[in-house]
Order: sequence, then C-alpha cells, then structure tokens
Amino acid sequence: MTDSSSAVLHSLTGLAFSKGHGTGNDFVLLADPDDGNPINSAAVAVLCDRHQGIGGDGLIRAVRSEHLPEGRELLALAPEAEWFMDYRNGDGSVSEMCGNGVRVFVHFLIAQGLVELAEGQSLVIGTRAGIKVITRSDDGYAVDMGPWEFIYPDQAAAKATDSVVNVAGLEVPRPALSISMGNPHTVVALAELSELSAARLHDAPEVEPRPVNGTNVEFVVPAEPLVHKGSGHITMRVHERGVGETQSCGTGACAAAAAIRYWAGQGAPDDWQVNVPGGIVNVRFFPGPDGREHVQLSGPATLVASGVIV
Ligand SMILES: N[C@@H](CCC[C@H](N)C(=O)O)C(=O)O
Repeated sequence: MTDSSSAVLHSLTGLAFSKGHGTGNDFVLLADPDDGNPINSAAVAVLCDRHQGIGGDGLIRAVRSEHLPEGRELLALAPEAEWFMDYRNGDGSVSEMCGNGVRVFVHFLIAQGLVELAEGQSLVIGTRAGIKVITRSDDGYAVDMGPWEFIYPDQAAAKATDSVVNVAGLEVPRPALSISMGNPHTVVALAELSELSAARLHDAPEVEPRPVNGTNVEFVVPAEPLVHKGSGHITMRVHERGVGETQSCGTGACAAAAAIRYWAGQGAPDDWQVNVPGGIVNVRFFPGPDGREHVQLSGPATLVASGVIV
C-alpha cells in the first residue's frame, strides 16, 4: 500500500460502509444523512481500490438533499425528494447518474432504516441528473430514468450514426451513436458475439468526436431474431468512464436499447431485455408524464456486506 493511500484510509477510521451490487456493477455505500463526512475523490479512489481498499466500480453516499446545493435545487421542484444519491466513479470522478446504483441506493436506504418502502410503493430521490421515481417490486426495483436524448441530434437524424469508435481487438473503426441518459454514452452495434468477445475493454476505446465530458462506450450485439415474444433482445459489454470494463451498466443498457431501437426503425418494440456479463436488466420505453418518451430500467439490487474502516 502506498503511503498516501494508507494515510487516506487511516483518516477514514471508524467509517461504516456497506457493499452492494446490481447485476455485478458494485458499489461502496455510505450513509451520511446530515453530510457529516463529505468525501473527496482521493478517498473514493482508495475505498474503491480492489486490492488496497474495499473494492467497487463506484461509491454512493446517501445524504439528505437539503445539505447539497444540487439537492436544494431539486427540493424546490420536488419537496418529497428527501434523499440524494451522491454518486462517484471508482477513480473519484463525479457522474451525473448511475442506473444500477439507483436501485442499490434505494435498497440501502431501506436496509439502513432511513426509508420504508413496501412492494408496489414508489420513492422520489434526487440525483445529479434530476429527480428519479423508483418503484419496488417483488424481485427488484423499476426506475423512471426520464427521457433519453441524442448528444448530436442533427447528425443522428441525418446519418443514423454520429461518431466513430476504435477499440483494441477489433480491426476496423466502427460507426456509433451517442446518447445521453443524463450521463453520456456512445453505442456501437456489432454483428457477432465473437466480435463482442474479441473487443478488449481494459483501456478506454477511442471515440471521435469525443463528447466534452468523456463518454461510456457500449458494444452491443442484437439477437437473431431481434424480437422474441414481443421484446427486443441484445447482449452488451461496456467500458465505463471513470471505471473501466464493468459487469453491467444500467444507463448504458438504456442507451444501448434506445440506439438499437432507433436503428431498427418503425415497429421496433418498446420492451427490451439487455444481457450483460453480470446478469439481465430490462428496459421499457413509455410516454412520460411530461409528454416526452421516458425510459424505465428494472433489475435486481443486492447488499452483500457491511463493515467499518479500521
Ligand atoms: N454503472 C452506472 C453508470 C456509472 C457512471 C458512469 N461511469 C459515468 O461516468 O457516467 C450505471 O449503472 O448506469
């Protein structure tokens, strides 16, 4: 352990944490209702380190919205959004949104006794991508992720793709489509599962043009046939901004389904099953209460451990 990471860990002695995941996308979870332990990026990186810390793709701090400037803005719109998901990537960088994280966050709030939520009930929470409504079901949580958007709407409308991605393991650059789910994504469709396995996602793929704040990159293979029993089926791997390859990415699954559905054209289904290395998540497109098309993400949430930094 380096002197600096050991000093960072030492400064966190006594901090209680939990560890959880959603389809293998794993998080360190901290309950900090009154913002008594604001955490900096160095501490996040040490806690998320898989060899010298607890290990996780990201860190989620549960804090009351009233304590953060971005939370207070949301409270003005939705006073019921008491809890804010303060999400960081494993390298310490801040992201606007995490789709798997939001389910695990709500599961953690319930386990900590900070909220009560029975099956069929919904909770409104704050995130850096706005308020989200989460409904508990018998096997997990369904989240209204809000509308999806093209990052480059003019190019997407004109050419159906707007970017080019180079990744180790695949010989030629691939066309791609960049989609925002509150956070940025660039989706590449591949023809074969063998190509999906060949892609080497240890290092970040090169994306041109690169969205200003970077991007998460999804590689997707549509099933053959694409639609089975009324749902679209796709298989996905992802390289996450600020993390590397992960077992799953909820916002990435939404962006991937949106891109494949857009490319499939009229008649493409609203329901999608997205197979990721860590399991399955489901995506549904539906008319939102604001008149725009919204995306619902559903899947499991699991807590695996709790402990204290020594
Ligand atoms: N794994 C998350 C996305 C986490 C944030 C992402 N790495 C970013 O920087 O935008 C998900 O499940 O959505």
